[in-house]
Amino acid sequence: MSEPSTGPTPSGPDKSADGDMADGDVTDGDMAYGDTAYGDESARSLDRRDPLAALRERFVLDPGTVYLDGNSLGALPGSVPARVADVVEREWGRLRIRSWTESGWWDAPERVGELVAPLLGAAPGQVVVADSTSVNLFKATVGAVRIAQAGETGVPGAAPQRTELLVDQATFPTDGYIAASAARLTGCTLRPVPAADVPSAVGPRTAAVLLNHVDYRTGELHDLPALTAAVRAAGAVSVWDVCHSAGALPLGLDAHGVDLAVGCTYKYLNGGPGSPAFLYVRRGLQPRFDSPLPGWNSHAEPFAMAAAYEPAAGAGRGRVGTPDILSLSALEEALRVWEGVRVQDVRAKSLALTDFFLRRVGELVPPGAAVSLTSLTPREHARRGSQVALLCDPADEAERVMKELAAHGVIGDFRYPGVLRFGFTPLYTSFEDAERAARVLGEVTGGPR
Ligand SMILES: Cc1ncc(COP(=O)(O)O)c(C=O)c1O
Ligand SMILES: Nc1c(O)cccc1C(=O)C[C@H](N)C(=O)O
Repeated sequence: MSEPSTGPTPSGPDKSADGDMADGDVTDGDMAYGDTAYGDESARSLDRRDPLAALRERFVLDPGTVYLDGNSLGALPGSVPARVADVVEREWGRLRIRSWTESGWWDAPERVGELVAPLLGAAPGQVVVADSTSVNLFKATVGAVRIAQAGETGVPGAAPQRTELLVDQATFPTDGYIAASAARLTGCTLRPVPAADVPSAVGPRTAAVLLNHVDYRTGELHDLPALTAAVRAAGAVSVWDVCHSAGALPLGLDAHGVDLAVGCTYKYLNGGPGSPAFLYVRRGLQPRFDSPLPGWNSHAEPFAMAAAYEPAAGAGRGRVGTPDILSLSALEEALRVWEGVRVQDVRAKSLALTDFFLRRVGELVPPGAAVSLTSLTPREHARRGSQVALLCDPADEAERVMKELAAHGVIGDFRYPGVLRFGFTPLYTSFEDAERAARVLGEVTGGPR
C-alpha cells in the first residue's frame, strides 16, 4: 500500500492529537492498546487486553463475517428485538392510545435526545431526536441563516449584509443539495469551499457555514474546534454534520461553542435502518432558533391546537410532527449499550484498530500488487475519523475487490471513484476482524498470501 499523498509523513503514533480533549484525554485508552501503528503485536494479543472487548457480546454478529460497514449501518444490539416486540405487542397492541402518555411516547424525542447528548459532549436540554438527517440539516441550515440575518438584536432582517452560505466542497451530497435550497429560500449565495479554507473564506457577508466533521469518502476528520472558532469570530453561525463522528469520537459540542449540529443514529449509534436523527441547538441560541418546519409538535402547547404558532422553549422546538415510535424505541434500547462506556475509550480503540489495519494492509498489500492501494485516510490521529478509505489503482477494480471481499465474508463498501471503505465500530469490532480483513484484502488484490 502507498502512503496517503496529503499530510506529513508519520514519525510515530501521534500522541498529541487524539481527537478532542474537551471530553477527556484518551491517553489512558491509548496505553491500553500500545503502539498498534508501528509495533508488531498480534491481533489476538491486542484483543486479549482490549478493555472494550466484552461489549461485542451485546451485538448480533455471525462468526463467519467481519462486519466493517458500521459507518453505513451499525450492527443490531441483541436486546433490541425484544424491546421492539414489547412496544408493538403491549404498548401499541394493548395500551393503544394510552401509550402516548403511559409509555412515554410523546416525550420520546427529548428523552432519547438526553441519551445521545453525553455522547456529543452536550449538556441536557439541547438535543432532540426526530426526523431524518436530511430533514434536520434543512431545519438547522435555514435556522442558522435566520439567526445570522437577525443579527445580535434578534430582529429578522437586522443583518441584511449576511447573504452568503458556505458549505464544505467535499460534503456528503444531501448536505450540498439542502444547502442550495436553504440558500435559495433565504436569499443567500451558496459558496462551496474546502473545509480547511473556511478560516480565510468566512467573513462579514457570511451568514452560516455547514461542515461535515468526518468526510464520508476519505474518513478525514476536520478540525471542529478551530473551524467553529473561525466561524464564530466572523460573526457567522456554525452547523456541523456529525453523522460520521457521533459515537466514534468525543465531539465536545458545548466546549467548542458549536451552534447547531445534526447527525445520524444508524451508524456508530446502532439505532437501526432509518432510525431518527438528532438535532443539537446550543442552549444560548434556542430562543432565536426559528425553525423553517414549525409543525405542531414544536408548539409550546401542542394540545391547545391554537391557530397561532408559539414555539416551544428548549430542544423540543426542533420537533415537527408525530414521532416515529417504533424506530425511536429501537434506538433508545440500542443506546443502552453505552451505559458505563466512555467515548474517549471508544476513540482510543478506534485509533488503535485503524492504526493496526493500516499497518497490516501495508504489510499484506505491498506496492506492486496487482491492484495497488493508497490510503485516503490521514495517518495523523487528529485528522482521522473511524473509517479507513483505500483508493484502488486501477480504480475500476474497486467494485470487483469489494465483491470478492464480501464473498470471503468481509463486509465494507465501495464509493466512486474506486474507493474501498472500511468502518471500524469499536463497540463490536475486534483486532482479529481487522487482521482477517487485511489478509483477505491481500489475497483479492494479488498481494502475498
Ligand atoms: C455525512 C452524511 N450526511 C447525511 C446523510 C444522510 O442522512 P439521511 O439519509 O438519514 O437523511 C448521510 C448518510 O446517508 C451522511 O453520511
Ligand atoms: N443511509 C443509507 C441508506 O439508507 C442506504 C445505504 C447507505 C446509507 C448510508 O448511510 C450511506 C452513508 N451515509 C455513507 O457514508 O455513504
